[in-house]
Amino acid sequence: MISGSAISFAYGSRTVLDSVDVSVRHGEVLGLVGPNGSGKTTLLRTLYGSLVPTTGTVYLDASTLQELTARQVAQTVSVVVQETPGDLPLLVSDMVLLGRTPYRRTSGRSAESDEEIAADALERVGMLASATKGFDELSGGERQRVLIARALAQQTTHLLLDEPTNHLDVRYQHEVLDLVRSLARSSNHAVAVILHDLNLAATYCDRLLLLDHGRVVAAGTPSEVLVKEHLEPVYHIDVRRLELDDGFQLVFRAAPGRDRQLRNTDAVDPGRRTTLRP
Ligand SMILES: Nc1ncnc2c1ncn2[C@@H]1O[C@H](COP(=O)(O)OP(=O)(O)OP(=O)(O)O)[C@@H](O)[C@H]1O
Repeated sequence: MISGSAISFAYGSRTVLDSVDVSVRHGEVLGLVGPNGSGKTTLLRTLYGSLVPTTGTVYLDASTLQELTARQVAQTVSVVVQETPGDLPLLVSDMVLLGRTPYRRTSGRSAESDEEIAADALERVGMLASATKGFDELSGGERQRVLIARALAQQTTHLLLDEPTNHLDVRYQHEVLDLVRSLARSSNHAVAVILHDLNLAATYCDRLLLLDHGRVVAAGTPSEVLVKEHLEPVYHIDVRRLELDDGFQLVFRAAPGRDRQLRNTDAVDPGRRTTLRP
């Protein structure tokens, strides 16, 4: 389990996470949702030690992150983040074998077992046939799947993903999240995933944390969190929830009467000067 209580973080003097309580439990998928800039990525980065909270402590099982070496963390937590090392001249197979790095004693050749693990991971994301291609020859969605394979090859018990469905077509959005959920269900992984698509979050997450301006606005099951009363003030959009036999579907519509930041140019006062300087 990864957990943190009262996690705060500031970039310089600007607080972007304010006393957030979070726990990512084994056997479940926790979804982190919220508008752009609400602090989701910052929170995720504190959970694997890429950022150290200004206040609060993150625990990985019984230890604090600070008590563990980078290798111990890498053997326990795998991460799929947005930054793709796009221009690296690596084969797809090499990229996935990087997931085996935390287990290597020397920087020598990969063991046969590592290659089997990497092949298995590629097969699980439907990319085995591309193993000998260059990573930089792949489309955005194919790269994303390979990065997920790299995380699988790392064979950890915790998996953190930042918008893993970005670039994926609708079939792979569902396949990847189905795979992620099955890791939680059948392998007892603790999984946290940042998602912008709230309907995908409702379908694949067991619990959600809704963030806004670095604070937790709501936490609970998707059915508890994804309600009009929580979503409309946070996203400034009209929300309808359609109850279905097997769940619910959210439908969104721009809210003309609301305080919207993206305005039509004709609504802007023509006499007002616009400047890039503060
Ligand atoms: N390196 C940085 N330096 C300064 N401020 C930053 C930095 N990274 C992020 N921020 C700011 O911190 C706040 C939270 O950013 P964060 O990336 O965590 O949000 P997010 O919810 O993941 O956003 P998005 O949905 O757009 O990816 C934003 O206001 C952002 O501008």
